[in-house]
Amino acid sequence: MTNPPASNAPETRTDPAVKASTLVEALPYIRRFAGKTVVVKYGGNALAGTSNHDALELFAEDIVLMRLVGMRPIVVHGGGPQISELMKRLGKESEFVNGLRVTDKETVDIARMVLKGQVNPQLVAAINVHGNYAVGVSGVDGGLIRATQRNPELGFVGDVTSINPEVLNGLLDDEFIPVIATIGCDETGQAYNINADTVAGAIAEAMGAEKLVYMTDIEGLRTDLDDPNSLVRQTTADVIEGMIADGTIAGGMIPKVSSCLQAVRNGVGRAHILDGRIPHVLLLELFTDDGIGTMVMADQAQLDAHLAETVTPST
Ligand SMILES: Nc1ncnc2c1ncn2[C@@H]1O[C@H](COP(=O)(O)OP(=O)(O)O)[C@@H](O)[C@H]1O
Ligand SMILES: CC(=O)N[C@@H](CCC(=O)OP(=O)(O)O)C(=O)O
Repeated sequence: MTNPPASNAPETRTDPAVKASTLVEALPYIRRFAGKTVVVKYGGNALAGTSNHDALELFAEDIVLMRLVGMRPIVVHGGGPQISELMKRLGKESEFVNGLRVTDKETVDIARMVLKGQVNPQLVAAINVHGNYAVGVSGVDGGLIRATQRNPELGFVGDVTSINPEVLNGLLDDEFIPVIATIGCDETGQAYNINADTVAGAIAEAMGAEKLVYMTDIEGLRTDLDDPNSLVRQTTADVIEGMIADGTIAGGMIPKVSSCLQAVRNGVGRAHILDGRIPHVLLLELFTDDGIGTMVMADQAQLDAHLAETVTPST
């Protein structure tokens, strides 16, 4: 049984005035983002052990709401922990080099099965509970992601060589929400396993996205990984380069921030790193004055201009 809120507790969502003011607060953001493309990368860890259906349902609601207020959301998903899990069940060890999975012939099949066969339809189904919005594609469909082998020592790990925006523009123009599994192929048809952070950045860049949002399992970038109070609220590509060089940023965060900085330097308005475990974190970032997580912009001049804007610093 849940306890009633204490008398001095903050006003609850049942308070009509709070409800109304939350909606009104969202107005300038709804206007600002109407018609804009937002690429959201949903990490395998944010799926938080796929048993966490609540997180998935809340994410689906946020994405549908974005679409219904006129934004053009694109979802790029990961599935690293889920690939590792199936590999384990098949008696295979996972091995990573600089955050990238060493991918032999069998592993590329496993990655394809998990990303396109398991995680992708799970996300599509969760979104389509609300209507027929989501369409699942992999990078192979319509030549969406062309790739080349990154390094023979990693096996079938791909680097993105090009993105075909027509596939996504077609879906978005027809008011669908593309949900992308990050398997790409080369011109011979060879499939590659591509890191989902890298794909999200490349797609945001190719689509000239307004925002690139990474949903992960930490509240944002920290200057000290062990100190939750060291959250960086906003920063620039140059500062992040320094944080990679001096080891402040490590592990799976490296491909994420590397793609962030490449994207913001190549025309994407801003990138955000958010904690996917926070309920409705996307809505909080997009539609409230407070903002949340870490925001990355191309350079200090852009950040200063943004901070000088009337509408809130962190959105
Ligand atoms: N400076 C840092 N700030 C925040 N997280 C960091 C930092 N350096 C390394 N990390 C690690 O990066 C992880 C997120 O990357 P990853 O596990 O690959 O997420 P995802 O599966 O969502 O792509 C965090 O849980 C954290 O342990
Ligand atoms: C080459 C490479 O490492 N590919 C990743 C693809 C999935 C992914 O990126 O998933 P997350 O976003 O959940 O980490 C992998 O095999 O794990």
